[in-house]
Amino acid sequence: MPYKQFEEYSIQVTEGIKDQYKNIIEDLGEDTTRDGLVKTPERAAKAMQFLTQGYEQDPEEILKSAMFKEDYKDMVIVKDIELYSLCEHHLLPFFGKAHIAYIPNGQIVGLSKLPRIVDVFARRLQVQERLTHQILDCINDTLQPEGVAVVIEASHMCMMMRGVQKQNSVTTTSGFRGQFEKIETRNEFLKLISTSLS
Ligand SMILES: Nc1nc2c(ncn2[C@@H]2O[C@H](COP(=O)(O)OP(=O)(O)OP(=O)(O)O)[C@@H](O)[C@H]2O)c(=O)[nH]1
Ligand SMILES: [Zn+2]
Repeated sequence: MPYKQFEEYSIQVTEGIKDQYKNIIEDLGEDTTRDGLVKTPERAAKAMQFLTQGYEQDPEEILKSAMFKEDYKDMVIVKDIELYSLCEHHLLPFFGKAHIAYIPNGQIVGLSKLPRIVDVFARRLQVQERLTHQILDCINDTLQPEGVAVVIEASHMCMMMRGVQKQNSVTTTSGFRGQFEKIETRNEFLKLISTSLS
């Protein structure tokens, strides 16, 4: 969609979400005409659009925009990539860290592109398992490396603020392709992400 058309569409969507937030806030027993709440439906609509902007972005294009021929055949790890997503069951945040590794097969990728694709997939309605596999498959299909590994550790607000109300539980999900399916390569990666050099 051309940018101008996308901008107009996005404003229309904001208006629609805004009207619905106004109803929700009123159904919760609040007064949407009081000072602090007058602009809240619009703010909340824009915040929700920001948090789900990943639907409009193409993660493969992001990786392809910075792939370089390089004869480096060892493991590349970017760890502790902070992520914020929304659980698709309750629309509450889950947040934590992603750790990504790959072994190049003639091509490396610009390092910043890995956190960028984490954001593209995280800024959608998600479950942690699918988020992990989408990042993994995107790198595997686009870069076609010798191997790729993704680990995500996250805390879910829907388990902290409500429901089972467990403040300290952390969920870990992982996915491995290619060389990382071999136990020694996988263990080297897991050891490197669990140790700090400083
Ligand atoms: N597997 C998985 N489950 C998730 C994720 N985020 C939230 N959930 C879970 O989704 C489930 C939805 O279960 P339901 O029983 O339909 O919802 P609920 O009654 O609100 O469940 P409680 O949270 O146990 O009160 C809950 O167990 C949540 O903990 C996620 O990323 N992955
Ligand atoms: Zn949830």
